[in-house]
Amino acid sequence: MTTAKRGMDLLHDPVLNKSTAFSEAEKEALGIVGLTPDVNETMDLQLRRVMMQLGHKSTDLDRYIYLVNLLDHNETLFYRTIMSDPARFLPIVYDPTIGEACLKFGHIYRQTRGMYLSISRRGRVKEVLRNWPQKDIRFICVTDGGRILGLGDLGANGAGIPIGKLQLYTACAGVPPQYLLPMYLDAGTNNQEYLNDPLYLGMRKARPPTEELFSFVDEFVEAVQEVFPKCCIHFEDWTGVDAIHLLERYRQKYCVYNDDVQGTAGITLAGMINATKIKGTRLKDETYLFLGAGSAGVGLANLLCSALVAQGMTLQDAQSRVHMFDVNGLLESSRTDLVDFQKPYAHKHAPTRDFVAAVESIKPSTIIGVSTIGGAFTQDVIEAMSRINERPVILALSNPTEHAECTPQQAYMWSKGKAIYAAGVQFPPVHFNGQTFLPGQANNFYIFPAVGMAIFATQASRVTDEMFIEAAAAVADQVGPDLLKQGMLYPPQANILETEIQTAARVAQLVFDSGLARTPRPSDMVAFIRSHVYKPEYPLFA
Ligand SMILES: O=C([O-])CC(=O)C(=O)O
Ligand SMILES: [Mg+2]
Repeated sequence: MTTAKRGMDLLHDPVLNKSTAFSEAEKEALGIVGLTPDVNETMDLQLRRVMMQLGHKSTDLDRYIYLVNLLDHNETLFYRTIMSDPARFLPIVYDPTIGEACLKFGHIYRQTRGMYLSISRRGRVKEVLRNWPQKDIRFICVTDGGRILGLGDLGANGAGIPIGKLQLYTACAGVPPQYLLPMYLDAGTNNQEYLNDPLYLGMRKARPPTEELFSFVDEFVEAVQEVFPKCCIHFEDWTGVDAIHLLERYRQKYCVYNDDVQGTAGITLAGMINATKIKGTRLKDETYLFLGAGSAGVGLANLLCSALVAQGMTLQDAQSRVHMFDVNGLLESSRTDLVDFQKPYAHKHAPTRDFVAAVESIKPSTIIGVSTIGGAFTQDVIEAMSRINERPVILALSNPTEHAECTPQQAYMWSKGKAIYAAGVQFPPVHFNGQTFLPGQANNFYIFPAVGMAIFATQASRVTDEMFIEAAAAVADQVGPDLLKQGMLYPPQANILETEIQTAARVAQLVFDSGLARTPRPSDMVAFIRSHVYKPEYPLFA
């Protein structure tokens, strides 16, 4: 590699910096003799130092801050570190630690990353986007901080989420980091605590009416088409209603998707497929009851119904298997407070605000927690599910950890070891009654990086639900019988890159089959994906 940068300029560029790993010849050529310790270390040795320093930190938030700092200095070593042990580092650079980091974003802030675009820049969005130094951007992950994880409206503190999500494109699926742009659209916040916090890093204004917000988002989405014509826009952590409406607004016209609507749906569908393998049933035999009817719930219900329709069911029949329960009780036909996209799941049923009663009456085989309410799956709920089902499927997806509807210990204990369980965050194995259960992590990080890699490699012009259904099937297929036997619905995280390469290859195949690719079709799809994968290795400067 050649670069015009020399001396301190080069050492201060995190993409080019090799810290203590420059060779003697490189030091001479790049004018950095004397500017670093006079050694030539391997990256393995550097990794040892990183691990040692991480070992001295006492909390995951401190480890998060340390790793962000490493990224600010040396991008290659950062990715080398997290890719060396994904099961250990995902919970630090991502959920659940990132939830805590977002809550304190304005307090732990050190260095800018990504872009911050305020609604006050309306009319100038294109010009602002052109300030970004990279010209070939393939993914923008964008939030308005409206609903960050299960934490609610965090405004500008939500800017940590697009940063973390895009790091997973690289760490989990190998999308090269220079093509990724995290973006925070600042339309204000209704979070009074932040509005009062002098260290808050966003506009001190209440959120505008939806029309005003959407017209700002329109300008943004249209500007992206012009400034970054190959870019896919990934929407993340908007409020449920905005998430679904914005997806519908753009999906036919532009290359966009919503991870909370489609990615979470994909990974949950994968878990549902594997739960039926454990039970010896089929998806179409199951009945589903959701706790929560926001973007994740409705997104999953829609994707699940599409998958059932693809298996030969009518849409109406598929929808009749899906029931939902939210803060105002069971969604049923007499409810007058429902949003358009919730109505297909409001069936004829007596009104009830009692979830256990709803379980007893509907007799679901699977309950899905997307409520953000920690502990909502009480002992009564799990016991009712266990009376109705030989193997109740309990998916407690809300996050971070304290928001999970129940813990795996609770699910296994209250069901006497019968539950098939997954959560949205990572939990350790559970030993119960002489058996070891492996609670899977039903998190969209198995899906969005792989779908992203497929889009990147094929330069797909649109993102379809079928791509998420295919990703779900591909992830499900990668869990072997031994793991299924221990109740594990998802592939091990230690091997995440390989899992996502295989998933991306299947999605890429579908992109070519659907005529959405803008690159020539390769003969070997896995090799094609592999040829695009980023490796955390230093360049040799010649
Ligand atoms: O980030 C996660 O872990 C899952 C997710 O998309 C969300 O909760 O909004
Ligand atoms: Mg999200």
